[in-house]
Amino acid sequence: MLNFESRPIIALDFASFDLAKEFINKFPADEKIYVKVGMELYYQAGAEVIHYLKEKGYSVFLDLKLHDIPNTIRSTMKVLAQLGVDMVNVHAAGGQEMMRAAKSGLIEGTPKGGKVAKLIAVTQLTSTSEKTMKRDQKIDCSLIESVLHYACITMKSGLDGVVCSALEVKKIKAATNEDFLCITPGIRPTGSGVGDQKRVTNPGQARSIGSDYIVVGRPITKADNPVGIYHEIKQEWSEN
Ligand SMILES: O=c1ccn([C@@H]2O[C@H](COP(=O)(O)O)[C@@H](O)[C@H]2O)c(=O)[nH]1
Repeated sequence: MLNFESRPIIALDFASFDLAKEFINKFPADEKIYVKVGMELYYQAGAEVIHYLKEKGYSVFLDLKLHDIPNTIRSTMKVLAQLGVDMVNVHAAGGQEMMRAAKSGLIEGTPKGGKVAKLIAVTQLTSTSEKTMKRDQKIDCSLIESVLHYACITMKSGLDGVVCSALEVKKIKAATNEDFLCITPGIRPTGSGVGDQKRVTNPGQARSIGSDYIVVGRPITKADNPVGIYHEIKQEWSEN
């Protein structure tokens, strides 16, 4: 596994900066976790939350799932590049021109000497089933074909990888290459409720299938003992 990240990415899906801080402060100061900031927290707290997390030495995936016309995406990526996050994303459904614009905006906006963030694209959300994809998106192929199509155009556009379910990783790597990143949410420890997620695996399955990164939100953030659960998930994921 070329790009294996041993830390599960924790989805900080909180309604305020204070709630996110309260959660983070449960972790020991020397534990450098990998966190994901999504729309809920970013729209509430903005760049301040990113600076706070980076100052703590955390790795940060800014999950805004951009999807707009190429010109808007290029200029938005230029702005986001200045935040110094480790990973950002778009929707592959925005198309190849949009994804190329995202990449050039990201490169242009990255401060000189700085590291360009990894840029990935969402294929089909892990909350989407084949049935809902066909009904709501009017896509007339199987879900795996749609995911593979999005993965291939993402690679052609020069991005680093995709967001997908762990269930699709083997086929994506075969259709692209081993180095093409597969970031997989929809992770549920055995026995925990799936909620709105449809294409799920447990951390051990994601590891044996070949995911590079896993993203876990509610099973950790809503747990009575989040730090303990985080370590159980990390162990199942990284020591499998
Ligand atoms: O296809 C996708 C893309 C992004 N997500 C995000 O991951 C987390 C998952 O949270 P859970 O609480 O573990 O379900 C969440 O922030 C989503 O926005 C995804 O689930 N699926």
